[in-house]
Amino acid sequence: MATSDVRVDTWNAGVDFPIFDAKTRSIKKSVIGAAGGVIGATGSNVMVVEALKDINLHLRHGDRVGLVGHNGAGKSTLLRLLAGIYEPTSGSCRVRGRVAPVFDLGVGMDPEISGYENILVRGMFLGMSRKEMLRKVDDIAEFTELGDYLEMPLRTYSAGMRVRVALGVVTSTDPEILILDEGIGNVDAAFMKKSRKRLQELVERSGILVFASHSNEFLAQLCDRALWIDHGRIRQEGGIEEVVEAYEGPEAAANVRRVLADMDKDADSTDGEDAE
Ligand SMILES: Nc1ncnc2c1ncn2[C@@H]1O[C@H](COP(=O)(O)OP(=O)(O)OP(=O)(O)O)[C@@H](O)[C@H]1O
Repeated sequence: MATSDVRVDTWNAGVDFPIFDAKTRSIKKSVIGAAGGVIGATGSNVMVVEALKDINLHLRHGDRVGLVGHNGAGKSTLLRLLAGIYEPTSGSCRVRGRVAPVFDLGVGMDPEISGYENILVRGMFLGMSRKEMLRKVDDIAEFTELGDYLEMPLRTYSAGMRVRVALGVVTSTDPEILILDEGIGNVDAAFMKKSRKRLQELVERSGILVFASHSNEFLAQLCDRALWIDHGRIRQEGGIEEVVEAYEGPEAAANVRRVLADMDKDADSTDGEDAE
């Protein structure tokens, strides 16, 4: 697909979850808590969680958007809507392009088969062919630094070891639209440092990135715009620093500035190395 054709559009999109087995007093009015979406009730007293409401989003090639917001704000629901896992219950959503959804890096991995086999299966789950994955498997194996462990069943791995495999696979794919949900937190600092470059390259290769994270550091590293989702609605849209400041305050914004400045420094020193 031509890069100009890759796009994500939603028009007043909403997602409601009816909850048929909620044990509660009847709810007459909508309830907004500190966490979670808006809870209401239908005419027949079925509870409904309004996870997203009136979402208007128009992303084009090159857009790298981070989602911030409280627990239950609707970030994961929005990612799932864009990935086609959920249909909008109101409004509409159209996505053109090959989507790689990475919600939980570990999802789609089989604990009973080896690390190697999981690399192949997970790559195919993300839209790569078996042949392509066979070509990439050695490079991914080397990246994970798991050595002979890759012959062992995945159930024998620690959480961080599993994330290494998953990160190795996802950063080897070529999605047009990359939909990324946190879950990268489990690896140790040294491996994360090494992964950052691969993740940034992946983001550069993909046409559109939508990334939900509670880590401002990650958002600053991977995205250039942010959306603040609040109780299912887009509350603010803008640069990362500006949105983080509105959502979390000046200290968090200062941290974003520091991360951006460090990235500039790293880029300058790498340019220097390239020139040598
Ligand atoms: N399958 C589901 N069934 C019912 N309610 C759901 C379902 N998935 C999400 N919700 C509700 O939708 C709202 C939004 O949840 P979502 O997982 O999108 O939030 P989030 O912003 O990703 O939160 P977090 O930061 O905690 O991961 C919450 O109130 C949640 O309870």
